[in-house]
Amino acid sequence: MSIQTDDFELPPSKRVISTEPASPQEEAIERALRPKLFDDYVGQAKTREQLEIFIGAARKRGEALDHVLLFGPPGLGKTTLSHIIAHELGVNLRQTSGPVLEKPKDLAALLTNLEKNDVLFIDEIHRLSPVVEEILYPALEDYQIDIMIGEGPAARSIKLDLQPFTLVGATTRAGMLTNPLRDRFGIVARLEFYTPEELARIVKRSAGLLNAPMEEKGGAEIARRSRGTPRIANRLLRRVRDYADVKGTGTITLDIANMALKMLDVDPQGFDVMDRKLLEAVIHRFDGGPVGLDNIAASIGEERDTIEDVIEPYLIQQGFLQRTPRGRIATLAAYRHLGVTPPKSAGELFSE
Ligand SMILES: Nc1ncnc2c1ncn2[C@@H]1O[C@H](COP(=O)(O)OP(=O)(O)OP(=O)(O)O)[C@@H](O)[C@H]1O
Ligand SMILES: [Mg+2]
Repeated sequence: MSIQTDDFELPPSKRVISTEPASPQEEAIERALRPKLFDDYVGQAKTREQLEIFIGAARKRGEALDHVLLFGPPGLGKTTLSHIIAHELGVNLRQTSGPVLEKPKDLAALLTNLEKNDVLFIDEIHRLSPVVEEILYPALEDYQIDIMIGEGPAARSIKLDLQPFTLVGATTRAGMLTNPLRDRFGIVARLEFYTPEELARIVKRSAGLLNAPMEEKGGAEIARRSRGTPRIANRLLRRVRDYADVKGTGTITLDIANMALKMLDVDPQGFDVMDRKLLEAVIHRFDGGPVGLDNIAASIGEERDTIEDVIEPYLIQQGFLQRTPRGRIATLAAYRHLGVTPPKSAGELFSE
């Protein structure tokens, strides 16, 4: 039997391992797979332990939890954690994002509608406009906002008291936050890439929820190639399941996983086309580096921000790329991965 490859194809702009949710359907599936309580939340042990203690304490005293800043690459579970925080606190969650809050009154409306100890989740908080951010400071500090009433000469500013609440802010880059905003978070948690073992647990749980029969080794292979990222793990799982349904007996075995991932162009390291393109560019066009981000961006036709937020964190964490003050450098592991003989100078740069 032959299969139509476009059953598996994504729109050209979407990478299989893109960390962004690809479509509204995918978002719906993500919601279904999203753990609701800490009991189902895998990994991030440090962050989780801290949060569990602080949430327990806040609950005991009937107070609002301190404001929480979550940062880390996309798809590692920031939104998931914000939902869990609200759930575990037993309060409502109101959700918005930096770019959506255009005017101070947008934020004021949200804030004044919060009930006691509610959680306000602001995604992409580094993209708040300065005027909106101004409103947030007194709200975070004293649960108060200053709003303007009326217009022209009759306009006056009044102070409104808010209910105590918790802001949970999420960002892919803590460095993009202004200092005054960052200083107002009592709890700052950096999310880390997941280990293959943690991802294997996530894949197993998701396969169960999706009623997809899976052998241990099949799941482990998906986990290993998911770039340390639960969103990618869940996405690859669904693609491999499709493959198993069409090409196999429906069970996700190691063989099926290997064949499906090969077809999806996810290599044994879990790198995809963009990862390899980046490493190839650094090695072939810039002699292994150091090379600046803008040059890499121009060379592979990707946005600078995407490279910095999405592509390179994993390559750096895995030791294939190094970030130095003079630019990015390909490591020996990168040469080896691409099957390229490293120049002598590269050997001097990196002792094994
Ligand atoms: N610790 C975890 N355990 C189990 N599943 C997880 C975990 N973290 C994330 N997931 C799964 O990964 C998916 C993506 O997570 P989430 O949307 O929370 O990521 P995010 O960090 O908010 O990403 P973005 O930066 O793109 O907003 C969720 O649907 C969820 O099912
Ligand atoms: Mg999110």
